[in-house]
Amino acid sequence: MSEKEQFSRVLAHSHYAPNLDADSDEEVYDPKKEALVRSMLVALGENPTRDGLRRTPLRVAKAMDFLTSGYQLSAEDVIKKALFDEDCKEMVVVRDIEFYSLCEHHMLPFFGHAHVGYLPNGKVVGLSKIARVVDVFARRLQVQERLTNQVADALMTHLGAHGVAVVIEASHTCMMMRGVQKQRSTTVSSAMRGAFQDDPRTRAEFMSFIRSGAG
Ligand SMILES: Nc1nc2c(ncn2[C@@H]2O[C@H](COP(=O)(O)OP(=O)(O)OP(=O)(O)O)[C@@H](O)[C@H]2O)c(=O)[nH]1
Ligand SMILES: [Zn+2]
Repeated sequence: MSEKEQFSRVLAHSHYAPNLDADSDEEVYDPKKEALVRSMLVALGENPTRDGLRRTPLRVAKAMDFLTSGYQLSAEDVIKKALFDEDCKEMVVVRDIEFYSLCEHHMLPFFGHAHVGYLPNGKVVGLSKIARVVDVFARRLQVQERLTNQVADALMTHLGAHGVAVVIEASHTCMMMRGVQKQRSTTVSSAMRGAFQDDPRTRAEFMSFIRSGAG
């Protein structure tokens, strides 16, 4: 394989792929998406050939690919990479996992924190994988409630846990920058599975951890 082919392969997995066609001086990343962005700029009354906007279609295409990269990933693959046998039965909570997502109604960002707890059943998962699972589902077009449920269901299914709890607190820029224009409202959603759904004390313990910390 030539050096150029090898380099292309590496860059195919990156979001910063330059055009390797030596005959063209204009970098092209994804012609279809770039054409759509260019049309949008024209429809907005802008001039896509002016200096500041010349590379904007390419930048937007790359940004949108990154912000929706969760479609290419599977929570199962993420979790299975770091599942360890461990005789631990006590609650594990990862709090304040920051995330950025896009609301599917306006394609505007919503962002905030996810708090995730689970009750192990002979297996624990690598802690970073819990945050990665949040990103797998956040980097898609979403509604907050579905994001919350998807994280809970994926962990419940692939961890074989006694229970999973997910609470997400988020600000929606579609409610802040436009529309109703409420800057300070936040939305809280939750998904309780297994023992967290069945046992009010388990749920209360989780809620106390995410409210005040364990220490
Ligand atoms: N349940 C839920 N609603 C959301 C989420 N993100 C955005 N929305 C809402 O989706 C709704 C879409 O309502 P529409 O009336 O079709 O759209 P709109 O005219 O832009 O609504 P306004 O935002 O009220 O101006 C709005 O009420 C948004 O606040 C989310 O994650 N969950
Ligand atoms: Zn919205």
